[in-house]
Amino acid sequence: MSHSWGYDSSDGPATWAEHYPVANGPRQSPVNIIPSQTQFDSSLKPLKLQYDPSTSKDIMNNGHTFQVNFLDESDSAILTGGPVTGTYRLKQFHFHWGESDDKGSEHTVDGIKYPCELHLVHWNTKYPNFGEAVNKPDGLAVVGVFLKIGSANPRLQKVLDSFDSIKAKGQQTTFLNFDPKNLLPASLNFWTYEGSLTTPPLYESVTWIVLKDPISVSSAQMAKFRSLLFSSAGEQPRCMCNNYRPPQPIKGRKVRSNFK
Ligand SMILES: NS(=O)(=O)c1c(F)c(F)c(S(=O)(=O)CCO)c(N[C@H]2CCc3ccccc32)c1F
Ligand SMILES: [Zn+2]
Repeated sequence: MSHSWGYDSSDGPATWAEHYPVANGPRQSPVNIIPSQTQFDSSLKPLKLQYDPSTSKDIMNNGHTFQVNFLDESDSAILTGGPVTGTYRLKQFHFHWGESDDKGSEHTVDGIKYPCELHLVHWNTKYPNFGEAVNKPDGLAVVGVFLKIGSANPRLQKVLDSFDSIKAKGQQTTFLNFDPKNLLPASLNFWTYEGSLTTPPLYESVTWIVLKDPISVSSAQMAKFRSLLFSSAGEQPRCMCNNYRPPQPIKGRKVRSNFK
């Protein structure tokens, strides 16, 4: 039975090392990206994301964030190129956000926090399934996209419209024909480094691919994210927000970029 964890002072990131000692490991995520200290790597290939929208399945509140799950029995939503070799399949995407617009992202850039960060979680098809890949050093590739306060983003609307059906922990609803490519910025310029899951079990199995350019979200749309609950129906309602881990020590790792 895995130990319960959260984002409060009693069960949040500062306590995770008690049950997940890898929390103090050599390749933990997220990190603060300092562009002046990143290294342009001309050998990095362009990032290729090919998502068949018919593979989206459902959207659920898992008590930590909400996630959109994808069918991953075939190569219909895949990541290739960039820093990875081989083919990685999209498993799910989820977000992290703050209680106010001045914080919420997990990665930071020159110490700047964005109000929200999207993560698209992919697993390496050299392994038979996600469960086998999740704890291997080359098991996962997660694409991170920053959200910046600006004009309302119409491409988030279908996600936001589902929130009334997944308000509480454990609730889920069908979520068909959603193309996650619509949540990406025009440019796929990225930073990449070797890291970990940012939630328990914190496995050091993630090749992080953090896009440089943010997508927009309005303050009103961010308020809707905060209408979700960490708590189950019938429990004392607890606002789902501040579900982000702060940056972890870089411990000598190089962050590379595919752009100058
Ligand atoms: N920021 S992140 O990309 O490291 C990351 C999360 F932040 C996060 F919250 C989740 S989760 O599934 O919503 C809850 C904890 O597993 C996952 N989910 C992954 C990790 C474990 C697991 C097991 C089954 C399905 C998805 C996942 C995740 F990869
Ligand atoms: Zn995440």
